[in-house]
Amino acid sequence: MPIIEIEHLTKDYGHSRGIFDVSFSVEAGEVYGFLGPNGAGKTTTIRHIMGFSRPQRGRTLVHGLNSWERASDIQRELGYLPGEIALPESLTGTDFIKMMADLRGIKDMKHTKALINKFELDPSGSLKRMSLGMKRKLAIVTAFMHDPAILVLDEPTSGLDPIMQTFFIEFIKEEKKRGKTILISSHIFSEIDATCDKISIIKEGRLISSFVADDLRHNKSKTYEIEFITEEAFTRFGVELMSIQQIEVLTLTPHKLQTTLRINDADINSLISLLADYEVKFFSEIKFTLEDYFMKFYDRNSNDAGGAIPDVLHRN
Ligand SMILES: Nc1ncnc2c1ncn2[C@@H]1O[C@H](COP(=O)(O)OP(=O)(O)OP(=O)(O)O)[C@@H](O)[C@H]1O
Repeated sequence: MPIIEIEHLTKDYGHSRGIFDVSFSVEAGEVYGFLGPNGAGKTTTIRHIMGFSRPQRGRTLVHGLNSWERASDIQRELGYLPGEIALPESLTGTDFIKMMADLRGIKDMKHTKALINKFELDPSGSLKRMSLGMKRKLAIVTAFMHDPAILVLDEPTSGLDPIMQTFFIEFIKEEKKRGKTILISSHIFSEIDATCDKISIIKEGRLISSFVADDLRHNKSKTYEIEFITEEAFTRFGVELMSIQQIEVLTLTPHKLQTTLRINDADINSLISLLADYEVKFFSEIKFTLEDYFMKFYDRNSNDAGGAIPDVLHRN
């Protein structure tokens, strides 16, 4: 049974804002990336998972429990890192940690102290004067302090400096190894790419793609760029290509003597033997990244809704 299930979740705020018929599920031990730009609907979806918001249609389940009906059980069990952190400014960080420990019934503070050290947090100061990064670290500590099996992290690295962002990615990998189930919302490709097993992309409140991250990383067809030394070689190659069905020509740029091609891994030897008869300046793979894939959906000039790489798609 999936640990987190989102089924046809809809919350219509009017004027096309909100989320519409969103469905995906997170299995035990998975790190699941929820990727979308500002205003796409990530926080709205997460607030429903946490039971803070009542769906207009559809439902969310955590461990089979309906989030809205069992909100307090879910909020007690999960580790939750909100996208926007509102902390009581009259307290110090230490007071806040103590308050959260009391709320969660934590007696042994060993794990909390280890997290404070890990994230190099000095919680002694007043929350009013803490920087955004310090507040984010404090929120991370309180999300993980009860060592929850399930974590829901909304834009977890926003406000952290690049070194801390990298550190956080390593921390998530360690938590995954410890068997945690983690949902991360983000608009940062690198952190989703570095941590997630599965990814859903949300655009304007609608899920537009859900896929296994490795299918994108190890796509069976690859794109190569080749530059020839002479015009004669470039032209002859262009003509010869027309008779080879396995190779898809993406671009031919005569003034640069360059071409880009897409070919299945299984057919790569035929391309290499073909090139042996030509004087080539360079031959290199153009890596297809999560960002490239994502941008296909967001390129306003493109009618191609990501369809060029059909074999990476696995809709839920
Ligand atoms: N309570 C609300 N009332 C009206 N509109 C809302 C409300 N909450 C969210 N929205 C709208 O719903 C859409 C989705 O917002 P949401 O905060 O879920 O996006 P997001 O993907 O989390 O973006 P961000 O990365 O900026 O946090 C936005 O257009 C937002 O303005």
